[in-house]
Amino acid sequence: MRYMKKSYKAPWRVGLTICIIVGVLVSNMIFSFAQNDSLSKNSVQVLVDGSVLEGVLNASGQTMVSAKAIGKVLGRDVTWDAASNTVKIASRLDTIIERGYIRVGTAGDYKPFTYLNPETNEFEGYDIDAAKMLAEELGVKVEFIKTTWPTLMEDLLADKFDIAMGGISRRMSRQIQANFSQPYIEYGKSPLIRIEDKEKYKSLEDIDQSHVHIGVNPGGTNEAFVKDNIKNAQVTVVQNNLDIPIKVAEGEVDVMITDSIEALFYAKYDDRLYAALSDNPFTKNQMGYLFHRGDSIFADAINFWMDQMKLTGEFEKLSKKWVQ
Ligand SMILES: O=C(O)C(=O)C[C@]1(C(=O)O)C=C[C@@H](O)C=C1
Repeated sequence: MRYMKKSYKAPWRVGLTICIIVGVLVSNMIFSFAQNDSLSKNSVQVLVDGSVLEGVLNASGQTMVSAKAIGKVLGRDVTWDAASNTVKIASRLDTIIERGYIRVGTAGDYKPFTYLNPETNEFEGYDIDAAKMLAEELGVKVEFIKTTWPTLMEDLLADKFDIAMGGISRRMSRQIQANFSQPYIEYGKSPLIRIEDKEKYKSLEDIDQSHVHIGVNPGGTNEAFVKDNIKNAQVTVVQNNLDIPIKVAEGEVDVMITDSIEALFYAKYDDRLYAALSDNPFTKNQMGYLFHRGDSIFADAINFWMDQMKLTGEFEKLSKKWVQ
């Protein structure tokens, strides 16, 4: 009997409990849907040059977005002055002048454009002189910041420097992410070989043979060229670009495919080397200075300075000093 009584009461209690739980859950869901709905109505996505910024729509229907976030996407410098309660969005040009120095990123391994001399621990070369002249024109000092070819773009985008200078090839893949100045030098990819092999390598076909050994540095246009054009020759990646001409001279590798200007430079100083096809290179390229996207005031100032350098023959003088 006791057992019968117990089984009769249980379904009623269980039913009531389930009803209470379901009721609470449903009312919570309705409440949270209402909350989400009002949140999503207030939050706005602002697209600036392809970057998504999170904003809020205020009660008067205005879109509120962080000034810092917008400035950053537009390549501008954003500062907050608490004393005057002011947000300042300025061109990098103004920031550099106010800061008193320009930060120039450079690889330091590409003669005659940029070379970090281990004896003096100073950068030297064509573009190092050019950077000093640019700083002088702006009335500021120059700070050189070492970068590498594989990390050049990453370092620029991380704002480690204002501009990169030092034998940088103008390439669309870089222009998509940053901004190039006008060109200042033209060159082409050509082979640096041993002088005794002068008659052996007269075309790309002569070089792209399975018995030929090519040395290439990573991350730049040399490597891009080798990847695109060399199918049969043996390719060794040499981390330090400065070691490859010596490896060619000493017979460790047979060929370095590089910029004709660099090939001519090494052949001039080492009589074991020869700059083949430098008057008829495999490609046509231009060098330029690389800086951040979006800041037209800064870009105009760099291009203006370069026009002056061309007009007054200063680039020509740098070529005479470093290249010819
Ligand atoms: O990437 C570039 O823009 C360069 O021109 C740099 C680069 C390269 O192509 O790897 C050019 C020649 C030097 O031997 C080293 C670096």
